[in-house]
Amino acid sequence: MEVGYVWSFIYALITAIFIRWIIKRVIILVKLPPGPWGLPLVGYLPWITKDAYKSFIDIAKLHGGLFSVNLGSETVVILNDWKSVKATLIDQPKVFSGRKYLKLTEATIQNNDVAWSEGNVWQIQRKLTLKCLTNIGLVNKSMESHIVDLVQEVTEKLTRYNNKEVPMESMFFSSILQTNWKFVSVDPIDNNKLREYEDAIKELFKRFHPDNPLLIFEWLRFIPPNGFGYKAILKASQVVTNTLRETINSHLNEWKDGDVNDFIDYYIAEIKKRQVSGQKNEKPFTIDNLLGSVFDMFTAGVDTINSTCLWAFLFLTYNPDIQRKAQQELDAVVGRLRMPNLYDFTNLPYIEAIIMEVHRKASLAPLAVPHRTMEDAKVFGYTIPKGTTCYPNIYAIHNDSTLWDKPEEFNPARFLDNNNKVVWPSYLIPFSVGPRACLGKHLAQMELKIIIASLLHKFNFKCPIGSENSSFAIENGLTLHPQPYSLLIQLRND
Ligand code: HEM
Repeated sequence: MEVGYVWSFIYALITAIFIRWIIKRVIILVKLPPGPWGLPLVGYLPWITKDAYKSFIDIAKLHGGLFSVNLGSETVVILNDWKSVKATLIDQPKVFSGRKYLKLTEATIQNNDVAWSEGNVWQIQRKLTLKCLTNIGLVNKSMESHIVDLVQEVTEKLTRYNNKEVPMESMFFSSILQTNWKFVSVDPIDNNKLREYEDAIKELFKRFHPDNPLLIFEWLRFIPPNGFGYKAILKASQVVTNTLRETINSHLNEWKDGDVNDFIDYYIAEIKKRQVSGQKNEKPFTIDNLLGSVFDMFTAGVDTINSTCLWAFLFLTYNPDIQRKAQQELDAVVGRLRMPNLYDFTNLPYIEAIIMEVHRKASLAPLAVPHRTMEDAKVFGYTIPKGTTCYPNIYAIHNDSTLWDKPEEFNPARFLDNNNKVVWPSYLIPFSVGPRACLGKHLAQMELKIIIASLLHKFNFKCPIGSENSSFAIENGLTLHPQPYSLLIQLRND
């Protein structure tokens, strides 16, 4: 008899919890921005293509620029137009400054970096990382001269192919990686390690694309034999973190007060300052957070610039008139006797506009990095509950025909006014917007300006005979790459 009562009680309890859950879901669904229904457990996933950012554009046609959609069992909100991005990431910066929690990032870098941390720790670490980055521009060799070395190296590689086809895929990555290494550590990195490192970073970016089922159904990591790529992610991140930890340890072992030469030294100096003043070394003033910040520079900071360069030379090759006009501007402003530098950019509006158009057309990080609401948010009369994942659809905004004239065309002139001055519209957002916007934006722009201007100054880029009408296939990863391609390269006559 007593056992019967216990069972009745358990049933009643489970039913009550279930009903409460359903009521809560219905209330949330009624208050959330509208969206398609989908199916239990998988949500709307069966209708979402590999290019999720394109599927979201189709959903927006029916449900508007701000909509909710179930990805698996999670309800996420898509900010599919500029109005929605502005009303959230810009107008309510603190509320939308959270990050989606992923077991995957917890397992790789323990969310000790800038990109995946949240709240107070994130805010302080972001400021500290930016401060260290700014300071290293002032000590050791300046950032610009490191980038000039990078250009020199790429130029040598390209020159070997003069009047031949060059596989562009392998031209930039290792040189950019080495340049970022020089900012981070003055200790040289051995070539074998560099190659191992390059493979590991590429692996991480390939696996971290938003359509990877592992990012939606995180329990897949337990499925044999390799947890849907989970083991490969762990292995690759270990390769990166092991080398970084060794380098940080050698900086710690050789630490001398006042002898600050690179990013790692700067961060350690900040940690030591707190020790001297008797403060506890709480996050982010720890070696693990230093490791996290440096990890971001080699993951977020290398693949992005590599891909942007690949897109730039592809677009310029298939738009020869634009390439020629850019070279004419360079010849008039810089001349043929020296290479372009950052100071020239006050007089290189067309080249600057080309880089902006590359950012727009490539929309490298189409869904940015997923945000999370830190508290309940009101947007256009809807309620987005605390803890909701939100994706800004940068690709949709960059291809919105209500914002851009013929968005499908590659046309740098759209960024020049009647006085030939560059105008950056607020809705050109390759680095996203708000307090979470890309931390490396200035470094990225500096690298891209020098690389693109210098190589255009030095070479002609032509499409190989017979491939004039090729389409630009995209490879999905955390960022969008063009599929490997070759170009015909020619040294320009001086
Ligand atoms: C063309 C180059 C680049 C593009 C297009 C780009 C784009 C982006 C985007 C869209 C985000 C997500 C912002 C958001 O959550 O709303 C981001 C975040 C981030 N980027 Fe970049 N990025 C580039 C280069 C770099 C470089 C060179 C570095 C490092 C030196 C870097 C470091 C970061 C970091 C640390 C974050 C996370 C910021 C945070 O969560 O507070 N990025 N980037």
